Amino acid sequence: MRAVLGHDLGHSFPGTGELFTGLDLEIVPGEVVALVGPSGSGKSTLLSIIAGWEQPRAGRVERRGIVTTGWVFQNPHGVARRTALDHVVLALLAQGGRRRLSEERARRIMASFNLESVAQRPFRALSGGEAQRLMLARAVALAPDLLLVDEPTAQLDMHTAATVNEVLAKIAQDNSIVVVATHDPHTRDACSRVIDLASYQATGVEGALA
Ligand SMILES: Nc1ncnc2c1ncn2[C@@H]1O[C@H](COP(=O)(O)OP(=O)(O)OP(=O)(O)O)[C@@H](O)[C@H]1O
Repeated sequence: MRAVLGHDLGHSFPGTGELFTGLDLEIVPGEVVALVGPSGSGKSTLLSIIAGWEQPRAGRVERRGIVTTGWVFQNPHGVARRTALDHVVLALLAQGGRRRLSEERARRIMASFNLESVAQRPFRALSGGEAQRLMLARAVALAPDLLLVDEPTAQLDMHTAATVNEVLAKIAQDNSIVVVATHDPHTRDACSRVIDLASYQATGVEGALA
């Protein structure tokens, strides 16, 4: 069974003190897990630890059955002149799909992210919300074993962010493990489970005396 397991994780950088400590995780495919906590609490750091890019200072991570990892960052990156559709089709072609079937599948995926009407538009002409939904649609097309999404609405106004949050549940896939770092309460609500880093902050002297 594919899973990410974290055992007694803790991390700090020089000068930060303990970001989190004693964190046990068990994340399996099929859910969209929100990683929340105040700014600077270590959400992006924990994504990197889950990905294996960063070694935790304490504890260990087990990545069972994970070969491919996909990322969606807060700033959507695409090829300016390529159409939105191409971005998804190319992801499917890269996995060995045939042109016509890949295009059909890409259109289906894009429809579920409310991107039908912009399929033929070049990436540079997409709005911020459309571009971010396209990044999510492409990530779904790539179907990585582990999909990490970092602050998908951070650069968007509230209305545009809402169009991204509306489709977030669609990134849950049968075989992918999905983790979304966010401080947007609406993004958090759109996820199926929440891990709050505030619950894993080390108890300082003030905390112990409170
Ligand atoms: N490579 C690094 N070296 C030193 N300090 C770092 C490094 N990476 C992150 N930090 C610090 O660790 C803390 C946690 O950073 P991180 O980006 O994980 O927090 P976050 O919860 O994702 O924050 P935000 O919500 O503001 O994006 C911050 O104080 C940050 O400055």
